[in-house]
Amino acid sequence: MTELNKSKSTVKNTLKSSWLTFFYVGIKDDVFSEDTRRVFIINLFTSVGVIFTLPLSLLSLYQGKLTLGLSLFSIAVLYALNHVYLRRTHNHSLSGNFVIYPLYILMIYLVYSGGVNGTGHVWIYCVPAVALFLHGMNKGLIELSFFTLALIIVMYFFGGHFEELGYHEALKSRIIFSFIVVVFLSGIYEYSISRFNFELKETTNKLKLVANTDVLTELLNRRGMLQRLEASSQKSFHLLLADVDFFKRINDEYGHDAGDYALTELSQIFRVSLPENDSAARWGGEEFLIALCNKTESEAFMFAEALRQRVEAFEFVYLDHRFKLTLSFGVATMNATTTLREAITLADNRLYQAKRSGRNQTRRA
Ligand SMILES: Nc1nc2c(ncn2[C@@H]2O[C@H](COP(=O)(O)OP(=O)(O)OP(=O)(O)O)[C@@H](O)[C@H]2O)c(=O)[nH]1
Repeated sequence: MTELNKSKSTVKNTLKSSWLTFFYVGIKDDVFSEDTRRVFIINLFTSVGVIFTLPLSLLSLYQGKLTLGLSLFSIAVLYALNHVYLRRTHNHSLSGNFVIYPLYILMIYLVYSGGVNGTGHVWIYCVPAVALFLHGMNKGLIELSFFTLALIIVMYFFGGHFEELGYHEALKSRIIFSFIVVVFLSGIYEYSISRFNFELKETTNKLKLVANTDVLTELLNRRGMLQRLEASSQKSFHLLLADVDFFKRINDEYGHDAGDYALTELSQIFRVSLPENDSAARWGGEEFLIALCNKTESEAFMFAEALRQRVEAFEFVYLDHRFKLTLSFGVATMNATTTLREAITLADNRLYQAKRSGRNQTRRA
């Protein structure tokens, strides 16, 4: 890439990132979530609102239309403040109210006053989409019903300019009907989008679950465990790496299905033995990783020993086969000085030592 192309692409990237930072008010994670989408749309709407209302307010003030000018100016200021508020708090529900309620009032005022040369009513068609997006189907439709009622009252009882400007009598009813059509279409659109988003979220959650779960034991798999540990807010936890001793013999003597059954039973023993908030994963074939937090190093060791003895005492019964199993454990601690990867390697080394020293035992530092 030439120097010119490089600097062009840097400028383009900088512009794009400042544009996104502005509209996402600095939110960088999870930009596809419904909440972040709302923040984005509110901000976009308020920015466009300022761009339109500020010049129009200045024009109206210049033309001596004091009330209209001041109303538009207040909206522009409110929208600008809304951006600052949203940037500081990311609170889109309150911020959304700052957008929609002034918008209702402004639209009713425009229809009531006629706006510039009786054109005020042409702006009302932006209301349904914004109301439904910000407040959802139910609340949005209720508010739009009240808004339509207010429109009817204002046009039929206070909209004197319709007659003064010589509009045809049919215009009022056409405005109401066309507004209702836009509400209807926006409602269908909002419904299908939220339905689609719901399905997408459900499918994504299912896929995440499948991707992070072991099919046989239904414990976390290696990927799921690593993700959980990496995302954990805990600064320190103890890792217990367990491997079934001579597992090959179970497969060879009783068949692969008996081996599968043994792995499932073992997982169940882990599940019921684990304290709440701690996790167990199937780390590989007959290898399991348990992560314990809120325990001292010797408590973690004792937990591994207790689990080992529990498995040793357990009788596995599959069809007419009865057999026993033992586990070897390697224990290591992840903390400020030892990273997760290092702790896993240490646990693995200690598990290897446990195997070399005769199996059915727990090794720690
Ligand atoms: N039934 C069944 N067997 C599995 C599964 N995953 C791995 N294995 C078996 O686990 C056995 C592991 O054997 P080895 O690695 O030799 O270890 P081991 O027999 O447990 O001996 P040590 O670990 O040295 O005590 C292999 O026979 C694999 O086929 C599984 O999902 N189901």
